[in-house]
Amino acid sequence: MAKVKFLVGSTYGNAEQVADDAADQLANLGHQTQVYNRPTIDDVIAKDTEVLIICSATIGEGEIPDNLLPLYSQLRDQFPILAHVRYGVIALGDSSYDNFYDAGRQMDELMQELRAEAVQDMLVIDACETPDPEEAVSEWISALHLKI
Ligand SMILES: Cc1cc2nc3c(=O)[nH]c(=O)nc-3n(C[C@H](O)[C@H](O)[C@H](O)COP(=O)(O)O)c2cc1C
Repeated sequence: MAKVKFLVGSTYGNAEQVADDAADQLANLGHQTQVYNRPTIDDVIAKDTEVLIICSATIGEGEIPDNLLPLYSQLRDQFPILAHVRYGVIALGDSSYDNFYDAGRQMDELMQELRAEAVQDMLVIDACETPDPEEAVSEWISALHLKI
């Protein structure tokens, strides 16, 4: 069983809801979960960090939401090597925008640069096609559970 930290990027609450539901699911499967709605670099570099799940919407023109942006900037500036950390990304977006799921993509790229290891492929939720993401998220979390 793993310790799983959810790092949320949300403006209108969708990504926050997805993270809360996913954390509940993993907790019911026996994992230790915590959801950070304003994550900081200290939450990430803490010694107890095993698995990080970044759950972020995209806002503006391909931007990271305000509550996650400080963490992104801190990680870019301080560049801690996270080779001992495993991670996953749940990216919420809308394919009618030019910069479809750019925030998820940027966070995924950054985690790779910091040498964290992806547990599995990013889950992309397109609000145009999947207005109710519960099923897709639940399947993704079930698969992740078997790998952590
Ligand atoms: C003003 C605004 C700008 C958005 N810009 C983008 C974008 O550039 N790319 C994208 O993929 N989705 C974009 N979206 C879609 C959101 O990512 C999507 O609605 C998401 O579910 C919102 O999640 P939240 O409730 O956690 O903020 C935008 C939505 C709004 C309202």
